[in-house]
Amino acid sequence: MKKQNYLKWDEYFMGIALLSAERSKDPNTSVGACIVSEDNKILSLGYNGMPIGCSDDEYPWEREGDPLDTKYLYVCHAEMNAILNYTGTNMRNSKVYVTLFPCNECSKALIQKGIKEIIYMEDKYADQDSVKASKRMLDSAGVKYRMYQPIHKTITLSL
Ligand SMILES: Nc1nc(=O)n([C@H]2C[C@H](O)[C@@H](COP(=O)(O)O)O2)cc1CO
Ligand SMILES: [Zn+2]
Repeated sequence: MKKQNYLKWDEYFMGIALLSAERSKDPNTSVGACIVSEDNKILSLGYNGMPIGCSDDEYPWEREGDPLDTKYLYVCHAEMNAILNYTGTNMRNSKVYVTLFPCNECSKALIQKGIKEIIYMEDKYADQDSVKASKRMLDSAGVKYRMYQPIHKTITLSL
């Protein structure tokens, strides 16, 4: 009989999004994204980080203060990086597994790329306008979104 405790598709792709988030240098919120085709092939990965050439050590990671001295004007979101990291030509009808609900700017890009479903782990900024605007656009565009159902499985990786 086959092994029973294998990873289901949702667990596999969310697990990869979580592992990708481990690359983030953001001290407050690490985000990972995994874009998957209709037939369950991984198309691209991303995590939140500073643009290429903008040193993680020189740019700010602050959340408050003069906007120019906070991370927000500089950091690339995980979803945007996953889209930009894609080297193929067609992500229509794909899905994205993301550890945090996409903001309005990332949702615009996801919609324009033809992504049809968002599976998210956390929605901690649901009360912010960026997330409300995001959901409005996703609803209009017919993009489905659903929260990942955690199964509280722990995987230990020895690296
Ligand atoms: N969906 C998202 N994807 C992301 O990659 N981010 C990034 C931007 C920041 O680096 C961090 C949020 O920082 P904080 O406000 O929780 O300290 O997560 C944020 C969101 C929220 O919409
Ligand atoms: Zn975003």
